[in-house]
Amino acid sequence: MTEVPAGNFLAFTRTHEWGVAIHAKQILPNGVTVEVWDSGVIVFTPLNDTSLDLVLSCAVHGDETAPIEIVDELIEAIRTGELVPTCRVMFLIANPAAMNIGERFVEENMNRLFSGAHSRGEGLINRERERAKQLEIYMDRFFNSSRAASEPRERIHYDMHTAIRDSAHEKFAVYPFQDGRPYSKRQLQLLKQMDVPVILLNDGPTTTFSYFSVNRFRAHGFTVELGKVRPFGQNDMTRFAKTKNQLKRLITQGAEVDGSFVAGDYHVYQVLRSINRTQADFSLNFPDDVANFTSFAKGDVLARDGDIVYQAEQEGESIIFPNAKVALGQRALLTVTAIPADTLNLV
Ligand SMILES: O=C(O)CCC(=O)N[C@@H](CCC(=O)O)C(=O)O
Ligand SMILES: [Zn+2]
Repeated sequence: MTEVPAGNFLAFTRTHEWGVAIHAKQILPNGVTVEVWDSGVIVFTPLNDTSLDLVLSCAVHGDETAPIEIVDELIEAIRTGELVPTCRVMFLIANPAAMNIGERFVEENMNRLFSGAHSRGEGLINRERERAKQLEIYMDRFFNSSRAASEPRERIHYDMHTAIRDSAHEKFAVYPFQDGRPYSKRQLQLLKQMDVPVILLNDGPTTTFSYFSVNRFRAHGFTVELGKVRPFGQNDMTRFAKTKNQLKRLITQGAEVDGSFVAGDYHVYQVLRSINRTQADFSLNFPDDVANFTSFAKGDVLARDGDIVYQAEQEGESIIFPNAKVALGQRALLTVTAIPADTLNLV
């Protein structure tokens, strides 16, 4: 077993941008075990832990820097003993090569490569696919380690992102498709404590990282959008104070919720339509500065895909994640509608 690399873990990760063959282990003076399984993959195991297994991932998209800064701070705070985890926690810095060039991805959008999508499509091999496959292996190793498998444990995965556009709700979470299983009040409360009281319910299986956690491991997995894409150094980190405090609390105290669930505390949206780009000639019918969650009137033209014209089908239909530059066949736009939280199937 090699030594855990000294110095800042994010810097080590950036130096080995497509991964490194390593299995390093170290025990901190406070008894916490640190293991490095790869560049960007670090696992902390306390001596005595709560029954929580927590995964915090960032940089699935390399230019979404605020979550990377948060993860960097948390990792170093644990390594110096400033934060003492009481749960098993794995941090993943998913796409360091894209981070190094300040781009969403190098060759292919990594957040469309999970649940085995990395290995589908004849002849399609690239390093993002290889990395996504490796990340799946690390998730499996983490959630199915002998310790994790020995007792019932709560699994939480926050895959942290930032959005390309401004947003009427600065922070929001995508609750992946649950295939008929109920949504969790406790998880909504934990998200709200993290300053994320806005939830977008996805309506079907996807190839995102968070859906992979939900579907493969029955984890409480979420894509968590924390504001807007900005280069390193340009994030106003004061806007993430509540989010960081809650993550620190999760790490040091476990998944405690304050008080009881109040449906009116949440803004919930459900997906109406996922509009894919199928033609080179694809355009959005609104400017780049139109924010996520902007609503349209019934009949407004939202997008054109070759000869197909997409119009708002309902009054107040709102747009999320519009991106006309996605690869052919991929999602270029979601439309959503608000629903009351107390209409959800909640446990
Ligand atoms: O702002 C945008 O257009 C994209 C922000 C982003 O990366 N969002 C994720 C959402 C994943 C999900 O639906 O769970 C993505 O598009 O991969
Ligand atoms: Zn993203």
